[in-house]
Amino acid sequence: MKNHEYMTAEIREHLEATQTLTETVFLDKIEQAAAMIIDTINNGKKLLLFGNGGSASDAQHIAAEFTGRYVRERRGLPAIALTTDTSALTAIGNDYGFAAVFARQVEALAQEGDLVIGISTSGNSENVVAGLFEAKNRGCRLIGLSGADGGMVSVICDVTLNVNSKVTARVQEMHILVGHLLCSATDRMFAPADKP
Ligand SMILES: O=C(CO)[C@@H](O)[C@H](O)[C@H](O)[C@H](O)COP(=O)(O)O
Ligand SMILES: [Zn+2]
Repeated sequence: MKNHEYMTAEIREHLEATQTLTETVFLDKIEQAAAMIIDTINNGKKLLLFGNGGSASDAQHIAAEFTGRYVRERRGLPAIALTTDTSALTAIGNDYGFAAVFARQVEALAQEGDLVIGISTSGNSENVVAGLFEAKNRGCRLIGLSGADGGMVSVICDVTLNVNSKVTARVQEMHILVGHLLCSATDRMFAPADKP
């Protein structure tokens, strides 16, 4: 008999977390966030995304769904992850400190009316919080994907999609599901109805 206990426990934890996403309050927030994304793109503005570790991957993954494709055929949509340019990340980190790696790129790239998505499972990573503050100062709108009690991310952002768990892995698993739901809402708006 193999020891499957830890796996079934984690899968159960995942399913419980997923269940909380189906609550009306959460779905309403996803709709609100999706409306902000659609509005931003319709205004000719862009999305900027960032986070650390697994959340950096989420930022890139979600940005790629916009510029490339999620499910439906539609035009490419403007989204940039600020986690991919190792030259910028190392130069800014080395010269100004790691806390500045997103804020400095936001300063350089964000324009008023852009939408910034900050992802942090603790809700408190210094560089994510600093990036969001810089974006707010530049007149961007902010969406937070957070975990635990939402931390500073939930204080700063216009809409925060918070997964109420302290387990980083579970929060990340929910964040990518939320990211896909946002992509799905965007697809429906920008892809002709007669396409799959
Ligand atoms: O993927 C994982 C753990 O599943 C890690 O890489 C994790 O993302 C890193 O520890 C991050 O630095 C955590 O930062 P945050 O989500 O609290 O902002
Ligand atoms: Zn991970």
